[in-house]
Amino acid sequence: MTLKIAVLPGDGIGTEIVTQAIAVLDALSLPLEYGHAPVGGAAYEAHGHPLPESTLEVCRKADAILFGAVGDWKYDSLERKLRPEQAILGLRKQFGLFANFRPAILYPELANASSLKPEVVAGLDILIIRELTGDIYFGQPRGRRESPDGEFAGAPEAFDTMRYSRPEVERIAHVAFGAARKRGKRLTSVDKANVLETFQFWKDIMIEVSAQYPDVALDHMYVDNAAMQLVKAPKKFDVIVTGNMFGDILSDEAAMLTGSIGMLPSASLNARNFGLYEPSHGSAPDIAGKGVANPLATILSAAMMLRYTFNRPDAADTIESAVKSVLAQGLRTADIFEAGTTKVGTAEMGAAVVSAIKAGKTISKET
Ligand SMILES: NC(=O)c1ccc[n+]([C@@H]2O[C@H](COP(=O)([O-])OP(=O)(O)OC[C@H]3O[C@@H](n4cnc5c(N)ncnc54)[C@H](O)[C@@H]3O)[C@@H](O)[C@H]2O)c1
Ligand SMILES: CC(C)[C@H](C(=O)O)[C@@H](O)C(=O)O
Ligand SMILES: [Mg+2]
Repeated sequence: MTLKIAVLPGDGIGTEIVTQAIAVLDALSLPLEYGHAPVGGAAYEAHGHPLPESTLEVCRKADAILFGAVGDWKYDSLERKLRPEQAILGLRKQFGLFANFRPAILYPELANASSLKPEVVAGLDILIIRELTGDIYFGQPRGRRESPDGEFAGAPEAFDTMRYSRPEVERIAHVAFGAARKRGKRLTSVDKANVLETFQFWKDIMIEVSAQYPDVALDHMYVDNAAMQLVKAPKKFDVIVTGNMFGDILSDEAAMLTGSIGMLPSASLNARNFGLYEPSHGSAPDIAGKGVANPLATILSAAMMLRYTFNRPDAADTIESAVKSVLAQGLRTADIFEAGTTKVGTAEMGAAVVSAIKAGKTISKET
């Protein structure tokens, strides 16, 4: 059966890193078929919209989406609905991709690249599960108006709505408990129940759902404390489940523990395991076009695609082992470079992963 992948490179470093992920996928000799489409600023330039119907159609025909990144400062003055970031938000909403998996794993070779002391992060392997289609990101109403009351009545104001419905919290809770059950059986629900009604509701539902998972130990942490604990004692966490905005912030923080945001992959899944796979980072306009971006987060996202949507854990393992092997060889992009290692660019890093896959295949054929 052919596995159909919609390839949406997007903007900035998006094209550079997705090119490498495709080369890695191609090295696996699987029956893959690609449909390419512009997204974000690139789609705005080509079609006047960051997520045109033609791009959505390519995604609808696919089994999974491989996404690079979108955004550039030059689009900041566009009206919001035309800004590149609306494309990724639109894809998440349109395909119901409510469950976002962001694993933060420290490869032993990168212990010194982490912003924390090696002993604090050695062996780190945590999973952040971020609810992705609700919360203040999508709540209505939102906008600008004249302040209706209070001390500043009559003054211009802006507002967003933080909200979660019961089914939205229940379904992410089940995903998180299910994931924790397959790992260390510990789940930390991160909230702000001491201040926000939305997150007291979230916490109440987490406790309710936990009754169905007696083998998983649930605890709760306020998001401010979680941000602190992530840099104090990150290994105490196993699986974290949290809302859309807290998950956005905490996952960037967790990325640095692994050495670089260029190492953090992600999978965004809906109820039928259709997924969008993208690095957790953005389009990095500051380094775009220079050939220095780290492609490993995107390559590891492609591995997640094989594991989650295509049910090919063997192929995912092959990619992950190849990544470990290039790191063991001492190859580093600039973001994870340290003295004594070899600095390589985006294309060289991708090519090294491809070579490691091919070398691995040769070895397994010979043995
Ligand atoms: N899913 C997405 O498409 C996505 C995610 C985050 C940000 N963005 C967008 O990207 C643009 C830039 O945002 P930002 O600067 O806040 O975040 P960013 O993640 O693009 O960059 C933050 C910093 O990390 C570095 N970095 C990021 N990825 C890297 C990689 N693979 N290798 C080496 N270094 C890397 C960048 O050079 C930069 O210094 C904005 O328009 C933002 O909205 C898009
Ligand atoms: C670009 C932006 C909309 C996006 C988010 O906030 O979800 C990004 O930061 C991410 O983490 O995927
Ligand atoms: Mg983010």
